[in-house]
Amino acid sequence: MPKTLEGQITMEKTPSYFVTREAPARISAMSRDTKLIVVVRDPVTRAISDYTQTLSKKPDIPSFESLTFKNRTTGLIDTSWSAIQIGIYAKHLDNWLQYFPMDQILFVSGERLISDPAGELGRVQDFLGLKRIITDKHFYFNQTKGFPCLKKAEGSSKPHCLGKTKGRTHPNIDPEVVQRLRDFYRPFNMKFYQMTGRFFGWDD
Ligand SMILES: Nc1ncnc2c1ncn2[C@@H]1O[C@H](COP(=O)(O)OS(=O)(=O)O)[C@@H](OP(=O)(O)O)[C@H]1O
Repeated sequence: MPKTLEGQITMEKTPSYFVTREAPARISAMSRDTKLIVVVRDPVTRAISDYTQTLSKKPDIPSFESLTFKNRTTGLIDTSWSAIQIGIYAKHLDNWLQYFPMDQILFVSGERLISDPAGELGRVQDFLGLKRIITDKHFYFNQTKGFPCLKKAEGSSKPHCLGKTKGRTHPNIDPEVVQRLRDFYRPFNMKFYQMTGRFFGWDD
């Protein structure tokens, strides 16, 4: 990491750190004051999104339904499949809390980032001790993309949406499998809400 001067914030983005066992110890050894930001979304949608991303690169992989189960008849879920494993947020957070206090970790709601990007980014700016510079007036909803986009990209006067790899259409998944996954994640989600003090509203 480069040296951070007075008045600067150095940022680094590696989504896999949240689920990497050694990451908290190593980051803490570098700087115990590091602030951590994690974007989380409904783990079921996250798993389907993860699968959609892999499918776009490897169209021959087995179906989502078959990868979900160790044994479909017994309904035993394959928790070693990374698409499933990553969504057990409470477990990953436990690992981080061995090294960082909760007030140094901000969980951003992936759902709110879409429905209220300025509100969610307001929380990020507060967490980082920044003035709330980014507000509602920076966003518009792009009907074609189906997502909020920036009215002006950095250093440009043109609007900017995220690229084609963000906001892909997900395949239809057997509703019974989705329900089984909802049941699987519910206790982990409840624990995660308790740990973070925020209700993310993923459970029916
Ligand atoms: N404004 C805006 N525009 C487009 N997409 C948005 C936006 N805000 C959040 N999202 C959601 O971001 C999801 C992709 O982010 P990822 O975390 O998968 O990206 S990364 O590949 O890990 O960097 C992507 O997931 P999918 O819908 O499954 O593609 C989006 O739902």
